[in-house]
Amino acid sequence: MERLKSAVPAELRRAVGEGTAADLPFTTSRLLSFLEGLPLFHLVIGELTDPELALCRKDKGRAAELKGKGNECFSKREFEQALGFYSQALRYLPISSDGKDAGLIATLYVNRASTMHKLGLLEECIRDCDRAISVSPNYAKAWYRKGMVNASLKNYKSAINDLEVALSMEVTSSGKSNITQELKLILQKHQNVNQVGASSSDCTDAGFPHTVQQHEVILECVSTPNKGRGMMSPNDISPASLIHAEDPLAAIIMKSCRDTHCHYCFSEAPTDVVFCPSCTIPIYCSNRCQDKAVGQISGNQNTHLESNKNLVDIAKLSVTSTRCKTLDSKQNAEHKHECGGAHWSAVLPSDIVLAGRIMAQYIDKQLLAGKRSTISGPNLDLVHHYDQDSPASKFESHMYAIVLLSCVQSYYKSGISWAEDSLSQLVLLICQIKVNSIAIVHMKSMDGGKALTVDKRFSGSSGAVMCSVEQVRVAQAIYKSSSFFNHSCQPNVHAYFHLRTLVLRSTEYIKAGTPIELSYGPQAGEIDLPERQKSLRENYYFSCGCSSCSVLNLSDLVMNSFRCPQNNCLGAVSELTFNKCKENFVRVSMGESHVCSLSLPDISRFDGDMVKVGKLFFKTDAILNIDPGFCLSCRSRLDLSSSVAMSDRAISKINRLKELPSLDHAPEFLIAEALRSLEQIKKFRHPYSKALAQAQDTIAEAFAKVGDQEQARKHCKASIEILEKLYHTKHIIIAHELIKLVSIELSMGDSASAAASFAQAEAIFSLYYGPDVKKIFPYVDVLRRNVGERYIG
Ligand SMILES: C[S@@+](CC[C@H](N)C(=O)[O-])C[C@H]1O[C@@H](n2cnc3c(N)ncnc32)[C@H](O)[C@@H]1O
Repeated sequence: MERLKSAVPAELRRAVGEGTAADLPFTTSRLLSFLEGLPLFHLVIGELTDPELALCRKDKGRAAELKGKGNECFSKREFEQALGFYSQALRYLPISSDGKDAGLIATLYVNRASTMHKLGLLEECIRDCDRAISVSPNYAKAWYRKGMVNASLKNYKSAINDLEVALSMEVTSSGKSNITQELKLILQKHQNVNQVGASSSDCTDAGFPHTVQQHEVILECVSTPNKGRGMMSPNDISPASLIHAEDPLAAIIMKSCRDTHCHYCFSEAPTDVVFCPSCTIPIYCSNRCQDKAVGQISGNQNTHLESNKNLVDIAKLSVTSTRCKTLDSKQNAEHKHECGGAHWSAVLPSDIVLAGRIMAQYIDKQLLAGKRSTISGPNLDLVHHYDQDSPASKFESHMYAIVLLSCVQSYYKSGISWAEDSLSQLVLLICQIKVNSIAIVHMKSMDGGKALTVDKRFSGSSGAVMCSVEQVRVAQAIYKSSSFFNHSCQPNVHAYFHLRTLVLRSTEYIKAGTPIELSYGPQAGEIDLPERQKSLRENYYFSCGCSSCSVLNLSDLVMNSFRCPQNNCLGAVSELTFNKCKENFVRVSMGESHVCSLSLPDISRFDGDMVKVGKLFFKTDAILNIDPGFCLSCRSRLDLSSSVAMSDRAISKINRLKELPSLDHAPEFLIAEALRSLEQIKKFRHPYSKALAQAQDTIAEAFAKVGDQEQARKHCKASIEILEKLYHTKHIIIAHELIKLVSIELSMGDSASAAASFAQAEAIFSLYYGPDVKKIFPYVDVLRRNVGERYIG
């Protein structure tokens, strides 16, 4: 791509970079005619679309080689390694639609199933047996393995069915006698237990998709004064209401998660992953996700099943690939058009592949509607900021649009004629993706509670739970309707994800007609005003006009501020400059650059702290300038640079605790030094500053780990008190901190306090996640049981 870009003459690059959205038909066609005359361009497109050149192509020889390595490891009882090789073999094995290699596929699934049986992965093993049976229903070994695993799971009735089918299919006499023996043993066990057999099913599939409760909030897209269109409701909305739930128009996995997460639902991939039948890139957690992403896999599967209908009936077969077929699978097949071993989707940036997916979806719809001629690009009617883009970025969007259209055209081959504006539309689509796409974030503990750790010593006698919540950015997606929600740094709606579904829930009472706004990332309390403005300008091309960025608030005054040198003054000393040019209006700047203008808050709704922190704003009507380093309450002067240096030094000493490989054995001298540094921070930083909250939190964690729970509680509470000032008492960040406090109180044996802290945390979780909290934070349930047992006990 870089070679191609540098082949474009400077004059043409400049013309493209200086053009506006209105010039797109001209700039795109000029660049296209130049590239079409360039051999290098055809070479690049050839490399990107020729399956023979693609690194991600299937390779039967490699699959056979990997299978051999798997067998070798299996025979040496190196099961973990064998599992890896079998999975890799399945990744490389081509799956032809005529069922030519069905035998090899089935063998690989059964080999992987046997390995997983050895490793105790029983559910996964059954799923692989089902997969083998779905491609080769007469395969005795698959039925046998499934029967044996069902027996291990004590599903004796199913096990007997499976082994009877295996027996009827087995051709060798030694095989038959082996199955007969096993069958006898299982029949005996069945008689003893008299258990009703329950056939195991593809549990990953069964739980899909998450159903979100119906919501009845009426939403309207309206025009707003400074933010374009926005959302509101004509009705009042109570807190914790489900506002909106939506599946993406298109989504793409992050490169960092390609080998660890399902490329369709984005959950953590299980051991028995399945692969794309046509290329080696995507992995899926289940046949259902594979089917959704790729479309129908193998035309022969149903035929196999039909011809063996009796046997299938005998065993009450639950085969995922047939069960999961859905009517809309063709339309939703967002990976399908990239397949066939083509290379482009593996190498182009995610945003561009996302544009390709939306484009392909649009073309499929047009073709389905019988429209073959003059296909243009999709016009999503979403906002874009093309004219504000830098010249380099405009040129890049042009280049990618041309390359992408050529790749998509190569998939659809002939028979479609493209409208003249298709390239311009594609450039705009790329820009719309920049402004409107959302990162799908999963909580690590959402994936089966893997982040849940029980620390014996920390947890006290009956095991309280220490939980660490890690957010993982798993994918990037476009949600069409959700794109009309504007941003606020103090949102009244919380956004989270169920697999690929975006869910929005109100976190406060929203009066009819009030803008309903979510956060695109930056939030008041988390980062300060200049940083929020910068981040939103750079990432979304707008100057934020939300309530937190247009009205002076406590959080922004104190977050990064210093302590007034006067002992009894709570005034904040800031690094910003404030100019109060007229009553109720303050200009904020940082150095030479203007940050924004703020109005003063309604005096009747004052938080008492606000006056103490910035008395000057409210005291006088006069024009007033407050320079950096002067107290906002009493105008005392602070030597800002030495305060910055001293507090930074103290912060870095405390952070040494975090750099230890484990806090479990934090040396005493380091903790003593951290406590001295904490006193320094208190001396220089404002009592409500973020730096102080973080220092308290780090020290609390260190004390908790070395077993001094009394001190841990003291510092944890101090941190929460500050965070309540910076955010608000019902912010989700407070709930996460309270969970830490609950763990500490449980280890101290103070069940009553733990129960009270837990109730406070749970109320916040319910506000933000409603009934979904159980799915997203499984540890909350565990902790509730723990707290309940101890409190009652
Ligand atoms: C995802 S769109 C939201 C819907 C958009 N207002 C529309 O008319 O389609 C994001 C764009 O909306 C505008 N916007 C959203 N939140 C804003 C805010 N707090 N202040 C100013 N503009 C905002 C910006 O133009 C931003 O690039």
